[in-house]
Amino acid sequence: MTEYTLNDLAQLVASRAGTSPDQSYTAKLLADGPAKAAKKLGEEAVEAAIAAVQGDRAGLTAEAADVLYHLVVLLQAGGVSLDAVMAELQRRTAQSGLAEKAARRHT
Ligand SMILES: N=c1c2ncn([C@@H]3O[C@H](COP(=O)(O)OP(=O)(O)OP(=O)(O)O)[C@@H](O)[C@H]3O)c2ncn1[C@@H]1O[C@H](COP(=O)(O)O)[C@@H](O)[C@H]1O
Repeated sequence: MTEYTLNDLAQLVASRAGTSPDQSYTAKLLADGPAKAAKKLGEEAVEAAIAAVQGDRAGLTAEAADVLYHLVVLLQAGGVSLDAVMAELQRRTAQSGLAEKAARRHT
């Protein structure tokens, strides 16, 4: 199992903020503002979905990596920490997804 984590990626992305867009794709995305990163995330998500439906495992692996990278960039652009997202996911472990969905339907 790889030792590389999303936290490592988030730190790398954060380290690129404010650096030269000529030297770094991440810096360029961040300099372009959240709308560009959001557009890229949407595109990569669609490509990942298509690869999954086609049974293209190599494609899904590559597109999923693009999705995670662009999501981490969007979090950086939006001022939300990966830790906050993980805390939200941890909070959700207290309830099953089906139970949460059912509770929402009755409110
Ligand atoms: N993980 C990634 C990563 N995944 C995908 N990408 C880039 O995301 C882009 C994917 O978009 P497309 O396939 O649509 O390519 P494109 O047509 O060139 O994109 P656009 O011109 O539309 O922006 C490509 O340019 C990829 O290189 C990434 N760029 C950077 N990283 C990580 O960030 C680190 C720092 O990179 P720099 O910021 O460039 O120094 C790298 O060492 C990697 O670890």
